[in-house]
Amino acid sequence: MDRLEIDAAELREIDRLLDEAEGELTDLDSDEALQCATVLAHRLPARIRRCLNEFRLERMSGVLCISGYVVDQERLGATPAHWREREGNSRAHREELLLVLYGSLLGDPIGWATQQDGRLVHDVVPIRGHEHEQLGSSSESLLTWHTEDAFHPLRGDFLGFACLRNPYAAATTVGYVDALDLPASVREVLSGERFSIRPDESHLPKNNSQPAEEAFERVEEMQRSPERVAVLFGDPDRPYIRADPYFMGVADREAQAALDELTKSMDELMFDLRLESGDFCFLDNYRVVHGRKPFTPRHDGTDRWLKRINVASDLRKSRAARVGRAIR
Ligand SMILES: O=C(O)CCC(=O)C(=O)O
Ligand SMILES: [Fe+2]
Repeated sequence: MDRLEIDAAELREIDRLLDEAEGELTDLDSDEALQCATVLAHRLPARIRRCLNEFRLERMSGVLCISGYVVDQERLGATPAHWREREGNSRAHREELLLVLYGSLLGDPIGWATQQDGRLVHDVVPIRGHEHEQLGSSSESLLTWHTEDAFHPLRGDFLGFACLRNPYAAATTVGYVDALDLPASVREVLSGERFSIRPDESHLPKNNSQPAEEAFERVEEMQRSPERVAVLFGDPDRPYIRADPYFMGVADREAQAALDELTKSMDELMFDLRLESGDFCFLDNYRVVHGRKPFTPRHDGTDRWLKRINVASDLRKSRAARVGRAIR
């Protein structure tokens, strides 16, 4: 993985930019805010811009952690018990902004009409009752490795996390597709359209407050009859990955054996990433998979708290499926 440690002068530059941006970008869910963010991002410190650009161009490992930002814990107050628990702007609006600014250098941040009520920036916090789900809000069970929103053809190219706090050092897990050493015959099977990936539960009406009906119907359709897709795709010598074994089906026994082999190999490769307060971590959603190890939530306002965004490299692909920046 790659790490960029911001220095004191860069931190001052970022703080000044955020002071200004806070006034301009009051509602991050508006289209205007995103137009503005793209331009403001050009004023981030040069070293950070160069680094994110290299990351975007796949000249880095596929995991980039920008650390050194200082989170004002007092301003934040208690970790919310649920992502829904929020009136107006988040108390971490400044960190949301910075996440969007960084993300804007990789592409265009997008949201889902069917996830967290269509918000652009998500909260990842442990939610009571979700302990054993396969959701970002789970805690006590392993969140198995996956490509983010693997079921969707318009899933983000990059995924970004801003860690506000992680007092018990819960571990995100990450694995590189480049590090897989699978026999050619297995790779070939994985490259065929012999797999299906069902939507994860974060896109279901029960995990949203105001179901945007048409959008949920589309997700339901993907649930009922998922299309057949390949797990490995792109350059056969250095393929991209699209997988979420927990939610996958297969066309035949050979495909099952290949998927089992991939799962086993990736399980062995996964490594821990214990995000710390002030870490802004970007994952290449085509080249790495991620998950999270179990942890014990406290539910007392001091729990781990991440902000999350999805970033698309090419908005044109989602034109027919978008209203503003939300894919429906
Ligand atoms: O909590 C984490 O470290 C990762 C959870 C996750 O997979 C996600 O939010 O997409
Ligand atoms: Fe995820």
